[in-house]
Amino acid sequence: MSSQPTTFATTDVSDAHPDGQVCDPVFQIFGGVVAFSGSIATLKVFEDNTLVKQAVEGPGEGRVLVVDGGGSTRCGLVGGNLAVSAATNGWAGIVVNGCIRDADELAAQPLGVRALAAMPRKSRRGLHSGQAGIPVVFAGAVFRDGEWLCADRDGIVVLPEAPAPG
Ligand SMILES: O=C([O-])CC(=O)C(=O)O
Repeated sequence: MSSQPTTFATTDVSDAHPDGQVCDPVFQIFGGVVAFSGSIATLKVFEDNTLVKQAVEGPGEGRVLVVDGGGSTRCGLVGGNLAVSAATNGWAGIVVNGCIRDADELAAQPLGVRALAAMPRKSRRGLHSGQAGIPVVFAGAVFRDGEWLCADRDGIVVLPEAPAPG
């Protein structure tokens, strides 16, 4: 990636956009990048990370992959290999309503990651159970494909579109 992404403070974004969505503070910070933002790409899955793998192996174009894993804490939907793919393919970050694994490997990647927790058990593959691009609802927010998300140490804010620079 040649251009440096603009960084935003979620507090400033929230102050400037009082109608914006602010996620409930249920996420832990993983990944080697704490503050990230980008256009949202959604996935809805349940204990099967086939679609997550497929998404991160495609072009990220600075987007944030928002994975509604149904809040399951029984397995990790994103691990070290998927994090490497996501970072390599230009994803800015991944937000998981569920768990990750390989936390140390995620911390070594230039990628933002939020998830409910870390969990060693792997997920399944190939159940053909997920959906891409549909609105997903968790942490008190609705995440829609093409809307905009920013995250930092304070939390996660979602707006219909990226704020004007400056
Ligand atoms: O492959 C998986 O299912 C998740 C994982 O452990 C990785 O990404 O390395």
